[in-house]
Amino acid sequence: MSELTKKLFTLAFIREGNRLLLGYKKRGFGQGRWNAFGGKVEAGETPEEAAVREVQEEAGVMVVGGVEKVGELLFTFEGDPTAMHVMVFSARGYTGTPTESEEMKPQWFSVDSLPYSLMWPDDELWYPIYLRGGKFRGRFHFQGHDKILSEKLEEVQTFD
Ligand SMILES: Nc1[nH]c(=O)nc2c1ncn2[C@H]1C[C@H](O)[C@@H](COP(=O)(O)OP(=O)(O)OP(=O)(O)O)O1
Repeated sequence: MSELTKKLFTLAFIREGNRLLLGYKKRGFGQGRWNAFGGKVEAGETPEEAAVREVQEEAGVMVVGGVEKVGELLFTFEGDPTAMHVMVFSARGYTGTPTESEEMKPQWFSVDSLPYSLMWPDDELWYPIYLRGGKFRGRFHFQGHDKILSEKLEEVQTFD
């Protein structure tokens, strides 16, 4: 077995009743796809702090009341020794108006009509768990960025 290096990332949701705020990724990893907000956890930051910072930087809104962890995902890519370890959070509240940033263009979507065909292919597998209030743990192995070669997904009660 070759060694995997794991890099820590966040992904955070802003949800208001039946609508979910997603952002169109204008550049970088996942460019051209709709996604929640997030990025690398910087040195000296907790994943929760990084999630709050990324929401502010990318969507222009402030998280109020902190974030709740809802999922943990591991993404690996054929031929790449670096795995993305993504902590998924949901904001308890927010203030401000979503505003386009250099990196993302935010837009509200009804949870019943999310643009899955324009999102990462794993999203339609685990979003439904989040949307009904569940927590999850999953791993997805990709060929390129479009094809899932193997997957494992489970609903969990806690993360410890
Ligand atoms: N398969 C996948 N499904 C998904 O829903 N989100 C994914 C994903 N693979 C990666 N992501 C998310 C995790 C993270 O929020 C984002 C990647 O982070 P970025 O590269 O945008 O990080 P940064 O914003 O720190 O980058 P820079 O600001 O360009 O340094 O994409």
